[in-house]
Amino acid sequence: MNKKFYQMTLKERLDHLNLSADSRAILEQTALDAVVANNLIENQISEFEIPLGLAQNFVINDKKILIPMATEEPSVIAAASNGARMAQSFVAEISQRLMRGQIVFYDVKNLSVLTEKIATHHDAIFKKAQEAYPSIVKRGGGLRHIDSRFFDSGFLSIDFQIDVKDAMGANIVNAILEGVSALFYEWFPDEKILFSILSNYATESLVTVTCEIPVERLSKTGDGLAVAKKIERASQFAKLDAYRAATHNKGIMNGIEAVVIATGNDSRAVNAAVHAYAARSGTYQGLGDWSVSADKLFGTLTLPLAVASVGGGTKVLEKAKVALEIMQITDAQSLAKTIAAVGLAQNLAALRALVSEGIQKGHMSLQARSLALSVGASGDEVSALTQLLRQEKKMNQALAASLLKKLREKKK
Ligand SMILES: CC(C)(COP(=O)([O-])OP(=O)([O-])OC[C@H]1O[C@@H](n2cnc3c(N)ncnc32)[C@H](O)[C@@H]1OP(=O)([O-])[O-])[C@@H](O)C(=O)NCCC(=O)NCCSC(=O)C[C@@](C)(O)CC(=O)[O-]
Ligand SMILES: NC(=O)C1=CN([C@@H]2O[C@H](COP(=O)(O)OP(=O)(O)OC[C@H]3O[C@@H](n4cnc5c(N)ncnc54)[C@H](OP(=O)(O)O)[C@@H]3O)[C@@H](O)[C@H]2O)C=CC1
Repeated sequence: MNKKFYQMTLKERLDHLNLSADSRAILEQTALDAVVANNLIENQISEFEIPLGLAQNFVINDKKILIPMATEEPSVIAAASNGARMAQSFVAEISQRLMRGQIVFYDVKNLSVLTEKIATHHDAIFKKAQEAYPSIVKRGGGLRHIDSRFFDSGFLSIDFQIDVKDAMGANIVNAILEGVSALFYEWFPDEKILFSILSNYATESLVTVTCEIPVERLSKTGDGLAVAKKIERASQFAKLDAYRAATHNKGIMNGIEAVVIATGNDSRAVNAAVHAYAARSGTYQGLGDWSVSADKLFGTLTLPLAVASVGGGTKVLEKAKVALEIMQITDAQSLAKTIAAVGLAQNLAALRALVSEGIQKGHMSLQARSLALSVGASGDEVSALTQLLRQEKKMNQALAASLLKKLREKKK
């Protein structure tokens, strides 16, 4: 009988693909422990590398910190470092860190019986939650609050707020919810549960980061106040127009996602939370606020960051462990504060560039290196072609390819 793809060994999977020898050799270049790679995901055939860099100049809550960022995009790490250089220091705060889970009933028959029983039997629910995941209680976490929200069309969401300590908490929350669901099935045999699942909209895990910047730091040509005022206007416009808001937030996520990935955290979860938060008013808006007062630019960014220093990929991927070691971070809250500061720095650098010289100058000058690589430059050719591209007013692949051709002809 033919094996299914997931039943094959790595070698069998590669044989099955029938690739050219060169392509196969590319897939065979790996660094992760083979057992880790094969067990972390399904149908594994190789690894996917992206560069890891270090953002410089960050001081968060009076502590200097080097920040690992994994990204394929040129200029992101330079921009984060540039934002941190201009801001010089950030203050970051978290008032609570809870994860929310939902048990959702549908076609509810008797709303008042359901909600009253739940409201008056919290002790039994808390006990069940504790039994479902005793180790998180031993760590000082566990269920904290229970609420309910009724929706038209007969849906009822029972919301559980759970302290998951330093984990992201998806598995912890889901295990607790499934334990409590069993109790609800006993209590409400005539009602129907649709599902029990963590919510990624982590509104009880908000981080706020602020910075204040003397305007002269924003410009090398003495027009810092004008630049600051334009940054303020740009942040106002990002609240008004979803087309701009998406790009504004993409700029913030350039930094956030890079640290999330470098630390083995779940980038899909963070993205979902941040974009849901950006739409919390009912309209999708740009995150963060910039305002000018006297000769200072004030920045603030609040966003949900349910990131972890344990669990998921954080302790399985060796480089994720080293990333936390470089930052000297051992707890989830410090990581969330750091990531929020990167988001604010990234936003500052992007907005400053946009409202002054434009994004292309800085971004494309760094993008030139990846353009050179994309047309096949190798070895010394990369820096030679990058230099040539930077002398051009506009650069694109066709130009890069023709410059590389000339470079090679000259060498002959
Ligand atoms: C690109 C820069 C930093 C150049 O900036 P610059 O002012 O031309 O360069 P500089 O030589 O004055 O350097 C300023 C600082 O940037 C850093 N820096 C400078 N160069 C490097 C480098 N090679 N490698 C590492 N770090 C670098 C470094 O920290 C340096 O300070 P120093 O340490 O020298 O005192 C600036 O133009 C910038 O911040 N631009 C923003 C770029 C950006 O946001 N890129 C993301 C991609 S674009 C995007 O995806 C989103 C966007 C922009 O559309 C979002 C939005 O619209 O809001
Ligand atoms: N919607 C979503 O976002 C979903 C995400 N996921 C995935 O779930 C994973 C995250 O789940 P999560 O529950 O966080 O991770 P884990 O299932 O890995 O659980 C974390 C474990 O870490 C241990 N731990 C050690 N130290 C601590 C500490 N200080 N604080 C808390 N826990 C500690 C705990 O084990 P113990 O106490 O038992 O020793 C805990 O069970 C990610 O891979 C994510 O991608 C899964 C489903 C849905």
